[in-house]
Amino acid sequence: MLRHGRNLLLANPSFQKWAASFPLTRLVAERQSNALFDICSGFVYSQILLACVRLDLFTKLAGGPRPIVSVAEDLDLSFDATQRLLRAATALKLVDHLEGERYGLGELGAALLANPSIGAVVEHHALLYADLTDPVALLRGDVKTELSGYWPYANRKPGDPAPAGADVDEAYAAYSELMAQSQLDIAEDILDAFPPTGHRRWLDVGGGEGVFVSVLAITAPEVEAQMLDLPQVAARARAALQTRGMLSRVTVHEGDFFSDSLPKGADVLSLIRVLHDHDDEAARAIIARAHDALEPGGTLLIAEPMGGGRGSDRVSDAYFNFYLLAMGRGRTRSVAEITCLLEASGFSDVRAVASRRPMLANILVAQRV
Ligand SMILES: CC(C)=CCC/C(C)=C/CC/C(C)=C/C=C/C(C)=C/C=C/C=C(C)/C=C/C=C(C)/C=C/C=C(C)/C=C/CC(C)(C)O
Ligand SMILES: C[S@@+](CC[C@H](N)C(=O)[O-])C[C@H]1O[C@@H](n2cnc3c(N)ncnc32)[C@H](O)[C@@H]1O
Repeated sequence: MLRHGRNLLLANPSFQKWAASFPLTRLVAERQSNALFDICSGFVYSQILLACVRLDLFTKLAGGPRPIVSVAEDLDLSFDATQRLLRAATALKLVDHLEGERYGLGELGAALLANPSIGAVVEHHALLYADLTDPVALLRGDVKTELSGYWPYANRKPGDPAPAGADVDEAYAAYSELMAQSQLDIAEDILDAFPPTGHRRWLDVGGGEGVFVSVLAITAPEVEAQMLDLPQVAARARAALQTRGMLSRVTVHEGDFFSDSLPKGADVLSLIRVLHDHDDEAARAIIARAHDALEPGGTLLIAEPMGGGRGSDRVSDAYFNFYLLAMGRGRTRSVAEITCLLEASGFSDVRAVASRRPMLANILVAQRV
């Protein structure tokens, strides 16, 4: 309440003016101004990043510092446009401005080069930003969004069959490829946080193109690695596993967790970036299927961005929550909200497991009594 009272006081223009007249409080005012400016400019920053990604600027700077003229030729941009982009990218630490008007890779540009999945998501964001053009209309459900077409299962109503046919096959391919590109780090973090050793059979439900089960099969060859996904995605998983030479080490099931029972016999069942795609009623149905499929004493592992806590995490409560709003289905949930869903389905001993990079996925495990 104290914080709330302070904020009400800060909303008073006269108090703001008086407060900013002291050196110490002027520092606070400066910090708040910068934070507010970053929120106002977020879209500008993301489009500067998109320009860098589309122009493949980071690759062009990876060979060492270059003068503007040489970069301009390479980007097929005027000197002025190139200088403008390089200065903006330097301010965002994507690029480094070195002596003698030369530019090199910045620390964040380097991180993006080292993690190609980020570039794929940056390109993907064009759909999200189009959907967010009128955020109030979106919040009112008055927008037919691009993302609802990108994720074909997002339009399903309870009881509907999964979308099928040539017109949605492209969508299945696009999203499962996008997910596969960003799954490797999450898979490693999950298996680091919840070592598979000692378990017998692990079923990854909504396993996409099988990146997680591939890492599982390599990390713990003694554990039977299985996955399930919709037929269109399961077929892509088999092809990807075949290409990786892993198909003989993984069992791929085709199924629909809304209409089919899940394969039984697993002592670990994972839902990785699955539950938050669905509203509460559907999430309960998925959790109930998991409970039926697991052996008594088995473990359900849920990995996805979680928020809603007092810290109200920007990644989950702002980014992913609005992403899922634009998708047309699902929402991020707090640990407490997911715990309620799990305990209502007969799971117990729900506990958070610390992951190395909680930014992309928080992890909860629960026991099937
Ligand atoms: C002296 C030297 C050399 C160094 C000293 C300093 C030092 C050690 C620095 C460390 C350098 C380092 C290791 C940096 C690492 C940086 C990394 C790993 C950065 C990673 C960034 C990842 C990002 C920005 C990921 C973004 C992911 C997004 C936006 C994911 C979107 C996911 C979507 C849309 C999923 C949709 C699925 C649905 C529908 C929600 O279910
Ligand atoms: C956001 S993706 C996550 C994929 C993967 N677990 C990962 O983390 O990259 C959600 C997955 O759930 C699958 N899925 C959606 N609805 C499904 C259903 N009714 N039955 C089975 N899988 C489904 C999708 O095909 C997709 O692979």
